[in-house]
Amino acid sequence: MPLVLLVLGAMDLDLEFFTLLADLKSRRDKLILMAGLNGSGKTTILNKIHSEGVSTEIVTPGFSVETVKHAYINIAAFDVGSENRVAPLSYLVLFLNDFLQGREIPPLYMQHFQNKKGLIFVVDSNDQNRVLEARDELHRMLQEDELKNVVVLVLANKQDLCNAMTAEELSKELDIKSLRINQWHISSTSAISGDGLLEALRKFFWAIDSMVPHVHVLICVDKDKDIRCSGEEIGKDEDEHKDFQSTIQEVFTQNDWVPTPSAVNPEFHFTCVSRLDYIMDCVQEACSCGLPVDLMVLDYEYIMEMGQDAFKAMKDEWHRAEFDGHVIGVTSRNENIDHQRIVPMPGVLLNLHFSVFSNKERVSVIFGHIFGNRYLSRASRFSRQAAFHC
Ligand SMILES: Nc1nc2c(ncn2[C@@H]2O[C@H](COP(=O)(O)OP(=O)(O)OP(=O)(O)O)[C@@H](O)[C@H]2O)c(=O)[nH]1
Ligand SMILES: [Mg+2]
Repeated sequence: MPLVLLVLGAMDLDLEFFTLLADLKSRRDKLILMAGLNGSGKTTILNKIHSEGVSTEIVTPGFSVETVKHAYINIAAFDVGSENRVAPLSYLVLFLNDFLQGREIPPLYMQHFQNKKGLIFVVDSNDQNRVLEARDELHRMLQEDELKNVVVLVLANKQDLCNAMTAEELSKELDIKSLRINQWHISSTSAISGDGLLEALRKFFWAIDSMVPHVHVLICVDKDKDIRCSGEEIGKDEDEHKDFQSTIQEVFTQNDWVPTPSAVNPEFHFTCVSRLDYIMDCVQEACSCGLPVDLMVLDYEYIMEMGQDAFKAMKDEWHRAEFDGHVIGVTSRNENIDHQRIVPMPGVLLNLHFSVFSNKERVSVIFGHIFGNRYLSRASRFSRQAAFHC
C-alpha cells in the first residue's frame, strides 16, 4: 500500500484533485503532507526523490502524481506547486502560502485530509529572516484537530549554504519542544545534493509504519522467473501468488487476528523474489525500513536442491540480518513433482503443497499456530493444538 506524499506549496486546486484524493483515500493509503514556506525547497526535494527512481503513474493537468520506489516503500507523490495553478481558489495553500495566510480554513479542505499520518515540514535553514514565520506556520498547522496525531518530520533544508542554521539551532527557533505532538524528528538536509534526505525519509516512514501493525510475507517460489517486486506488481501469470496473498489476508481478517485487542487489523505487505540469493537483500532492506519479514514462503524443491548444510548456512545469515520469522516450504502444483521425495528440512516449519492455500480453513489452523504468539484472536477461534502436516 503506497504512502501518499502530498506536497503543499503556493497552489490552487480544482475538484479533479479532490476526486483523485478521494480515490486514493478509498484505497486506504496513508497520507503524508509536506509543507513549508514558499521557497523552502519542497519541489526540489521531490525532484531529488524522483531522481532516485520515480515512475509516473498518473498525470493530471495541473499536477503530477508520481510513484517513488525506494526500498520497500511506494510513495505516490503529488506536487502541486505554485507553478501549477489551475484554479483561482486554493484550499491546500492556506497553511503555508502568503497570499492566503491567516484566512479561515474551508471545511472542505479538512474533510479531504482526515487520513493523515505524517507531516514533513521543510524549512530554509539559511533564511534567518523567515524562521519566525516558519515557526508560526508550523505551530498553527499543528493546532488543527486534523493533524493531532501525526508524526512530524522537520527538514532543516539548504544545509549546503554557509549561513545555514544547524538542526539544533533550528529546533530551538521553531520551538518544536513546546508543540503537543507524539513524535517528531528534525533532520539536516540539502535537497540539492540529496545529503540526509533519504535517511530522514526512511526514519520518518519507519516511525509511521510502526504505528500501523503489519505482516510482511516474503515469497520465493518462482525460480524460473526473474522477479523481484512488491506484491502489487507480481506480473503476468502469477495467479498462484495472488491466491496465496488474498488467502492470507482473508484468513487474518476472518479470524479477527490483531496484534493487540484494541488494534486495527494489520496491513499486509508481500514481497516476491525469484531467487534465494535475493532474499538476504530483502531481509536487510525490509528491516532497515521498519518492515521486518514475519514469514518466508520458499520453494521447497529449491531448498532441497541446495542441500541441508547450505540451507542452514543461509538461514543463519538471515538470522544475523534480524529475520526471526518463520519459513514455510511450498511445493508447486507441478504434476511432475514426486511428493514422496520431499523430506523434512531443519528450520523449515512446514511443508505444504501450494494448493493448500486454496483451503482457507487449513490455512487458518496453520497461521493460527505460526502467529499464535504474536497475533491474538479476539475470539480465539483457532486451536493451537491442531496438528498440521499437510
Ligand atoms: N542551496 C540550496 N538551494 C536549495 C535547496 N533546496 C531548494 N533550493 C533552492 O531554493 C529555491 C526554491 O526551491 P523550491 O523547491 O522551488 O521551493 P518550494 O518549497 O517548492 O517553493 P513553492 O513551490 O513556492 O512553495 C530553488 O531555487 C531551489 O533550487 C538546498 O538544499 N540547497
Ligand atoms: Mg514548489
